[in-house]
Amino acid sequence: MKFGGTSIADGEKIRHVAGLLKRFHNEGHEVVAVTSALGGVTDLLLNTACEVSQNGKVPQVKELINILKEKHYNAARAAIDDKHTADATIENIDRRIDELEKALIGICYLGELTSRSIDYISSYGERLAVPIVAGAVSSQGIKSGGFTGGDAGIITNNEYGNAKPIDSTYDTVNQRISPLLADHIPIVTGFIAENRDGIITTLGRGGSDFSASIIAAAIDADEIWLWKEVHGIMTSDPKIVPQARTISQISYKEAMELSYFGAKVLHPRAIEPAIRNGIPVRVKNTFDPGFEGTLIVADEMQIEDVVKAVTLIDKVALINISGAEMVGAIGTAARVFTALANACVNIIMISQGSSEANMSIVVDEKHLDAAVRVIKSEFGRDVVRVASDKDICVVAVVGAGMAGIPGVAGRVFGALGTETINVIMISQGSSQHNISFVVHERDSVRAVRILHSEFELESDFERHEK
Ligand SMILES: Nc1ncnc2c1ncn2[C@@H]1O[C@H](COP(=O)(O)OP(=O)(O)O)[C@@H](O)[C@H]1O
Ligand SMILES: N[C@@H](CC(=O)OP(=O)(O)O)C(=O)O
Repeated sequence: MKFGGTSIADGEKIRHVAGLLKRFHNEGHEVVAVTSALGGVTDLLLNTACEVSQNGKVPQVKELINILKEKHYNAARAAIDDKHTADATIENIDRRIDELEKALIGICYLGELTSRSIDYISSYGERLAVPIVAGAVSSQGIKSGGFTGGDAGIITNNEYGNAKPIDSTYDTVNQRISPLLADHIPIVTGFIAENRDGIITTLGRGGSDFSASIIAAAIDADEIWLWKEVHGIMTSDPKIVPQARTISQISYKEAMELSYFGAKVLHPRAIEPAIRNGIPVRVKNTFDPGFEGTLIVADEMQIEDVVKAVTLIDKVALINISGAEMVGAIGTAARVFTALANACVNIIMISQGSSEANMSIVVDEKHLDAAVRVIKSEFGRDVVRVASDKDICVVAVVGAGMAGIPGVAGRVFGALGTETINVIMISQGSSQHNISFVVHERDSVRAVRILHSEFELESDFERHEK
């Protein structure tokens, strides 16, 4: 069971989460809990580390330390009834916060922030949260203990910020965690792991879902439950489309497409370990545990809807590479992709017209400068023109049921055309499980709402009202 940052945002919520864990344990289930940082803490750590590496302001570090102390002390006091356990937890928090303070002051003086130090600093969010959750569970009378991802056996490669577990992880986690389950609820930090040298790595933002499914695959769990602040995977982000409805069942492949195309409800890699062992994944609402939520199952068990969801990716940028010399020139695409791969730029979308005079690529906004630089240096300014646009978003409609059904693209672009939304770039893979396209940022929310309504994805209540 994984509880995200919003589910453990403060002491009262942690007490509620501990109560849920106790309930499932008492019903006879063996449970491992994975938790994220208290809501907002990872962003706070990353922003402060970034700022002090540039401005060197030690008082800004002190300010952060005071905020973290107050937040975590309050959470521990509100979540843990037993005084002895609460005091021990606060001592533990103090020790960790002291280490963090020293590391951040080091960054102020060095004026340098490497990807390795970013992982180290951001790991403190989870490392401060886990003792509080473990303390809350113990104080409700169930044996519990906190583990870092590394303690639990999640060992990764050295790709700081986006590390991948090495093959032996699954055996190591099984050896360390399974023996505890008969009478304990182990609480493991999500998001963070270790490399072979014991240096802290992270699995990417939102990576606690991934941690949970790695552990589940390792111990061959019956189910993975991801507890969120929403009622499961919905037909769109409810913050964008208030009428969005819970999808009761969805396939692994669709869930992966959906998270890849921006549905922040699930980490894009979280499904891989589940597929490895065929483990069903449930997405449930922490604050409405009686509601069934979404069940993610093997692809062949999916229910066929033409379109399941509409998603939005923001903070992306479009690069247009054009030039008459590209026509018929063998290897142009390979040169672009190799240059981007060497600069560690992840490509989100690609499109090339059959005239071959133009190629469009969507990348993460933070990779834009590096991407433009390496493409220009690969080709030289005179041969191809490289233009970029940051004010764009990617919108995608996702659903395995659209494969082989004519007219879906017509409905998508017809509906957008009727509402005068200009489509800048289009891409569809041959899996036909999604159609994705680029629009101007100012049109993006409207585009999502129009398509949500076009495919009648709104709640049953709204549907009957229509
Ligand atoms: N298709 C979607 N279905 C449900 N939630 C979505 C979707 N797309 C984006 N979201 C957002 O994802 C968030 C998931 O809940 P949250 O509790 O924040 O998860 P976690 O803490 O595990 O990251 C919600 O805040 C919701 O607005
Ligand atoms: N705390 C990490 C990892 C994580 O998974 O968080 P959440 O479950 O709250 O999305 C982050 O903010 O990226």
